[in-house]
Amino acid sequence: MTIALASDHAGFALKSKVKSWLQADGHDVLDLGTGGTDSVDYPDFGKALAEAVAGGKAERGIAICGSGIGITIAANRVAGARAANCASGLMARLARQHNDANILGLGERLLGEEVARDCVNEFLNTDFEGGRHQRRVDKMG
Ligand SMILES: O=C(CO)[C@H](O)[C@H](O)[C@H](O)COP(=O)(O)O
Repeated sequence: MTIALASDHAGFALKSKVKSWLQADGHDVLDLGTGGTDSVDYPDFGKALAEAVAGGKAERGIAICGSGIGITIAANRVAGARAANCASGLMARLARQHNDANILGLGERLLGEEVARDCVNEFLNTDFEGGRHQRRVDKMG
């Protein structure tokens, strides 16, 4: 699977870890930055990530900032993006099963590495259930 990654400075360290996990699992990674810990603005990176996913350059995206909140809000301003900020593997599983989330939001300053890894695994390995959930997702455009 091709997976796009983006973060601001507060998510850079976790983005680097996520990148290595994905590559070790055989995924293709499209890293949209940021490239270090110099201060940048999360809306720029959330928008770029969401445009890559909505535009078909990547099948899924993972967006990381300090809390996961700002970059997820920014991603959701792009048509076709369904970004879910998750703080547990169960949240990430439900975001796929019920919401067909195509972008996972993570907060580096709030999550331990094991929880982040669990979120990534559930996000990538859980299918959308469709059915009644498809009707609801369709209503979001
Ligand atoms: O979601 C966020 C803000 O809504 C993120 O946590 C940002 O990474 C955070 O605001 C960055 O804060 P900083 O003090 O500029 O490092």
